[in-house]
Amino acid sequence: MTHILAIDQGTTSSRAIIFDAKLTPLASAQSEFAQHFPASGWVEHAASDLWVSVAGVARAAIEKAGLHAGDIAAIGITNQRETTLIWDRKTGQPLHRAIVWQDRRTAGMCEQLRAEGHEPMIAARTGLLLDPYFSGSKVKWLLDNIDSARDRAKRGELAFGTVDSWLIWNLTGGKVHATDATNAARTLLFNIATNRWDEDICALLDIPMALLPEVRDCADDYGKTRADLFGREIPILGVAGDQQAATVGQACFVPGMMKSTYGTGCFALLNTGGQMVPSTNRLLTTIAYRLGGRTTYALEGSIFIAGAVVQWLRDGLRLIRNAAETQGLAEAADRTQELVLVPAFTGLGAPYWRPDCRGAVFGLTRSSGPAEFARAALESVGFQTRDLLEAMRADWPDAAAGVLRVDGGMAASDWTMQFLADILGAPVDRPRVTETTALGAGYLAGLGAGLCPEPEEFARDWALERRFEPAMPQPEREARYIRWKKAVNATMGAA
Ligand SMILES: Nc1ncnc2c1ncn2[C@@H]1O[C@H](COP(=O)(O)OP(=O)(O)O)[C@@H](O)[C@H]1O
Ligand SMILES: O=P(O)(O)OC[C@H](O)CO
Repeated sequence: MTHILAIDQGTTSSRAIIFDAKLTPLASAQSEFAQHFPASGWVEHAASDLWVSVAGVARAAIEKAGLHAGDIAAIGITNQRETTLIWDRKTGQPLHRAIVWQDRRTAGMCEQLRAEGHEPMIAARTGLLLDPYFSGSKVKWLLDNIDSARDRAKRGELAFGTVDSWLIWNLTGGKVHATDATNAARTLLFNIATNRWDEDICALLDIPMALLPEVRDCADDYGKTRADLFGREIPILGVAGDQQAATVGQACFVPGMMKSTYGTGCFALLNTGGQMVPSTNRLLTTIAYRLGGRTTYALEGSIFIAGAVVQWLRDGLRLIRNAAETQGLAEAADRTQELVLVPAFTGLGAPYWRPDCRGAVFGLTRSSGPAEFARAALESVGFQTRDLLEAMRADWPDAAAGVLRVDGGMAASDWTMQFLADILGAPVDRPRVTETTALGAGYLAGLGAGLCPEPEEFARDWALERRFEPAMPQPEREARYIRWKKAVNATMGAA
């Protein structure tokens, strides 16, 4: 039993990776599932799709690695965060499709709670803001909109969970209803200072506490899988939300270390150690990981559109056939043009939190073409990261000197990573293993199984593939950033 199965349940696909005890990836499988958009701004996943795709890729990865369940010492789970499910404890049937983190249906509810003055109390306890992004308002919406759901919840007949809990429930055949501290920290219902569900917030949202899962450490006992699923029971020993798992996979264990993951969106987490740093710049205070009952906190900046802007060039504008083509286009762009693209397609996330904004392009000329659009799209990811870094530096001066560790699909873009280093004025480090989310989940499970070393030793094995050093002259860096800020202000003004 020397292998680990990492399950990464993401927004657009489910992945499973088999690692050996040294955390070398051996085999993987991936499966996409349907996105449901029942109304403007609404995003749902069928709960059964999430579970069935995970069970499928897990089996496929074990088989591809030429292994049997008996070879797997532990399972680690990492997942899209905040996405909300409620199911019947007796039948295991979901009451509704999962409401996805991107879903904006509860914007009005959040606005009303803010108008009633509840945000300071909620922010102080949860580290979050009153935004539809988080699970709390989604749970309330489900209880408000499904017949007799609240009464049934009060009677203890129903269970709420983020995706990790839903998968644990199904993997264990309904024996375990649990979540980990990082996922709990994204619900808006969890007090991150006391590490307990918050009775006052639950009462405010009229959410019966009987719905809530038990909160455990990131490396902990989450029960065993049903024997019939993989041919034998396998213990589940690691769980973390995907951005927190990436923080672990990037070995950001020391306060001041920071990672940024560039997938569909971009999520930057700065380790602040045992210190729960409140943000005065509209970042989130969250749990980076909880090990051995000890909580390590982080400041987080969440950007909703990063790699998705490249998808827009491909699918919306049809300027490219694949993401990698942006590199050649950006290199060929006319440097005298000053196109600025603000990709607020679904509003702006941190540090602006303006769900009402929509995208804008500034500086168009007659000769602006695909190359200039591609360059502006890639640059927008750098500028947005700079916004986050500025906010982090203001909230926590220890962040100033940092190197940024990057991962996610878009980190493959050399041009984007060089621009990122240029506009941040800080080095950007790309590791050899860029599947850091699954690596983090695999490590947590391996830690739980006693297969993997303590964090300090794991951190020593983190290997650099390439460092991008800032090369842009300081006056140009500042002039370009000022132009970006003006573009964002104009975009917000137009909303
Ligand atoms: N070479 C590249 N240049 C620019 N963007 C890229 C490149 N390769 C992938 N991407 C972008 O990265 C994203 C995919 O990253 P991934 O980590 O798989 O995302 P997710 O987990 O959110 O689905 C896509 O949005 C894609 O446009
Ligand atoms: O599934 P991803 O990689 O898009 O990540 C989603 C985040 O966890 C949302 O907070």
